Amino acid sequence: MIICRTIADLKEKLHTLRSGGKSVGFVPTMGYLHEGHASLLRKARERDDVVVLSIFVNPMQFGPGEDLDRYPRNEERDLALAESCGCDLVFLPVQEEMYPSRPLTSVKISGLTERLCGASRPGHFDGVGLVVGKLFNLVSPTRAYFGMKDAQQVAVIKTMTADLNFDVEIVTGEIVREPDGLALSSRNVYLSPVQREQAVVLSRSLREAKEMCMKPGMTSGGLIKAVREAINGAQDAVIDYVELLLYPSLEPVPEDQPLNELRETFIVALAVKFGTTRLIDNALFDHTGGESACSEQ
Ligand SMILES: Nc1ncnc2c1ncn2[C@@H]1O[C@H](COP(=O)(O)OP(=O)(O)OP(=O)(O)O)[C@@H](O)[C@H]1O
Ligand SMILES: CC(C)(CO)[C@@H](O)C(=O)[O-]
Ligand code: BAL
Repeated sequence: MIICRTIADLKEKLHTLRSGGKSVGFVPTMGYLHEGHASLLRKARERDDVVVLSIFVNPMQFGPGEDLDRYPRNEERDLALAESCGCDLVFLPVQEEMYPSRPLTSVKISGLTERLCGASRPGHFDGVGLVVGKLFNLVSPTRAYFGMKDAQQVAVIKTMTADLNFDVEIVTGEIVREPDGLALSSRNVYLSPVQREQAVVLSRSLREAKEMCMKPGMTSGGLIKAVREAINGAQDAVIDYVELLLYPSLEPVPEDQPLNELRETFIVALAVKFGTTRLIDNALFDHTGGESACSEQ
């Protein structure tokens, strides 16, 4: 497995690896890899000739007071996991390589970024758009792989890719979970044992939502209320948001909308804080009441 720390080296090595018209599958991450990342790498390995991983904790997507400085890192473990997934090249730039000076260009994806994490983390998706745009230009992947844990990010990146004519196919991977249902996240490492136990409430509330959503008379507002009540049952949970929106447009659904009459795919998305740790999770639903096939493309 090739490790590149500079853009010049990345370009040179990629030029050789992709020669003869090979397809390149690209998995962008912030490192501290887990099975969620591994599942994306394996998916890329199945479909593409060359698999490229990037590990870069992108300062531009962190707001003031967020966890940029303490974001977990373990390069040695990450490289071992990447290699075990059949990754061909890891791009590991330092901050100065990606941002030699403060960029004057911004990538603003409007509409889709006004709710959910875009509302709680102002400027977050501008930073994601900027770095993903830069990485797409540097790697020129045939396909890029993103996890549905960050469902809003998927909607944003798909829109940016179409709007800016990046010649990249966006492939999504389903949410990988711990045996008790907690979505894997690099940030889970911040949780105390008590918080970790309580954090199962995110996925549990979504499972309960799945059972409730097709009950006659269940409305969008009723489902949100039930999910909020379930989360508030965990002593240390502080809700950032619980929202039910159409997916992928992220348009609002009227509170009195009976869900069994809704013919479009919708998402129930959560962000919940335990102390200073903010966790997200979501589930997609279609009108049959099942979890939407969209989550497992
Ligand atoms: N549990 C998961 N299942 C599937 N994909 C995931 C999972 N967790 C992260 N990913 C995906 O991995 C990619 C890189 O994400 P990132 O490095 O931010 O990991 P993370 O665990 O989400 O970190 P964080 O704790 O910052 O949320 C993204 O496309 C993200 O959606
Ligand atoms: C896509 C990404 C690697 C951009 O920094 C990040 O937002 C993430 O890890 O999901
Ligand atoms: N997976 C999203 C990256 C972030 O939280 O900044």
